[in-house]
Amino acid sequence: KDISGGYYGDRSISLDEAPVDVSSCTRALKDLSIHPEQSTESVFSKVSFALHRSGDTEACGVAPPSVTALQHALASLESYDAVLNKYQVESFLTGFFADRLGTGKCGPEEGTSLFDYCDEGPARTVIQPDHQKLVHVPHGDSMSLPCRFYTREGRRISSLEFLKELADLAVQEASDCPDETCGFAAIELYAVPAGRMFMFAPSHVGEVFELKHVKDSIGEVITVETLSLEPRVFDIHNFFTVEEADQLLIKALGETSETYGFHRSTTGTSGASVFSKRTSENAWDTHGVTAQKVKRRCFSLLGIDEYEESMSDGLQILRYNLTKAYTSHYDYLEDKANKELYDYDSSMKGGNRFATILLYFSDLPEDGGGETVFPRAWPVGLPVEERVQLPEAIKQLRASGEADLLTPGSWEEEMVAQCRTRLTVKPRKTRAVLFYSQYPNGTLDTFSYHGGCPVLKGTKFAANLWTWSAIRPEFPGAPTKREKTPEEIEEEAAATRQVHATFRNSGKDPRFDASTQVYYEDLTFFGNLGPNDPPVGVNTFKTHKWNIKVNGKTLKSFVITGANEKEVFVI
Ligand SMILES: O=C(O)CCC(=O)C(=O)O
Ligand SMILES: [Fe+2]
Repeated sequence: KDISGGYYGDRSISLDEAPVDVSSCTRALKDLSIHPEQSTESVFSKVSFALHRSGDTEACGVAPPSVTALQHALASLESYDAVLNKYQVESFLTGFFADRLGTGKCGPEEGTSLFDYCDEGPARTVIQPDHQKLVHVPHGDSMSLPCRFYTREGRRISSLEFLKELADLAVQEASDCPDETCGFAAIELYAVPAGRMFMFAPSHVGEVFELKHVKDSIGEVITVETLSLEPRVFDIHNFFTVEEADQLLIKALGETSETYGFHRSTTGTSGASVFSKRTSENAWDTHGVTAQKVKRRCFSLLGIDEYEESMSDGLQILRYNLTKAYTSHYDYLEDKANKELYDYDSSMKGGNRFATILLYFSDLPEDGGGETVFPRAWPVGLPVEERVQLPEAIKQLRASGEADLLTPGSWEEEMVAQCRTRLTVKPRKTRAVLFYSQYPNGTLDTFSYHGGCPVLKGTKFAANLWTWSAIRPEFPGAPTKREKTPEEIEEEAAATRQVHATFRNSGKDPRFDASTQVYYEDLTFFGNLGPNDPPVGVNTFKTHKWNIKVNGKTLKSFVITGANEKEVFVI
């Protein structure tokens, strides 16, 4: 009997009734709540799997319900009698779906299978930090790399128990359904090839994703609302608090180091340089308590279940004073002279920035500018005949007098005209926005072109987190175009080598009295450093910043240079 009612095509269910020896997989069956004697009672006898390729709104294949098929697949695993870890679960699911869907479903092209989709081959597979942990799947005479599987909201299927929960939920939803049409219980899963990143797959503007699973959220459920499909831009609701905004801002404003404090922004890859069309300033917050919390939340939101310091830039705090702006650009980097060691080709096995999360820290007046503009897209819902072209927009702007503080004919003036006619996101304190710079297959998305509009009233504060699709440059394990030379390996090791730092009070400077204390960054107390206290020793890393405080006020800061394995700082 075809209980799918033909909805999933003419594939009828043929339950393989051959007895299955399940003695090797009792634990897995337990996690799925399948009792071998009463398998027809299992929720998996009612629920099908609809599999999507990453980023696709339509399923590429449907596996109809079959407990026997599940049992067969589990029994063929090499006897695991413990709880499967997430890599084992993914290996199992890849084999299970490839087998259930067969050739012609969910492959990268016609006549291929899910195996060919999940394993793109050595030339196209990004080596991620956990690559060694992947559990290869038997595939004919050879082995394939597994996909990772996600819910529509980006929660990774990391245990069989979670799969069971999803099955229960799907059956519940189907039975709650008021009429016949919506009928069949299905688990929608999104398969992501080994080495690639999960991305939300919206089908229409306004579509909302509820992210109940995001770790360390602010109490309310985080929701992701689709603002535009091309480029893919999303509002993130309930992402951060006023308090977090203030903490980040106060820390950035109080930062005195040249590297981390506010300074004129630069652009480019190596030896970044000042750029006449990025007039704003920025500060960096890599290890602050709030910055770490927010960065981790960003990863969780993006579907990355294990935080990875090497896969994002620090949190970059942005300040745009009056008239300041950042001309439209891509957040991904181009190795224009093709002279770098790092492999920026994210469509193959290299890496690049793939997602940007922008946090807005200020409310700007209605005509105060400072929007984030996506000049290749028009406002959503605006009828084609109402689109205003640039020359007309400039005329209107000049007539309004609202950009009189900008030089006529300047790039800033032209940008304001663009900002008033193209797709924009308006700054608002606690607003957060996500957009992607890559497609799910790693190719670059040129629609992601965007900029920070000139500020016409007040000051705009914001922050961004650029997240990479692979380990970013200068971190160990980053994808490179060729083998590294021994000198390069040494340089890289030095950049991340642990440094033993000692702080000592010479007693010569009377300001450093008995209340002197050593802090890591601003908030982490390490030890007392009065004239009579013993030296404070710590293990730390290059670029880490240590503060010497007296009565809570920072009187001196030391940044670890990494030049030597041991560094001594005397006050
Ligand atoms: O300030 C903005 O709205 C955009 C900033 C931006 O594009 C960036 O920092 O990459
Ligand atoms: Fe940007």
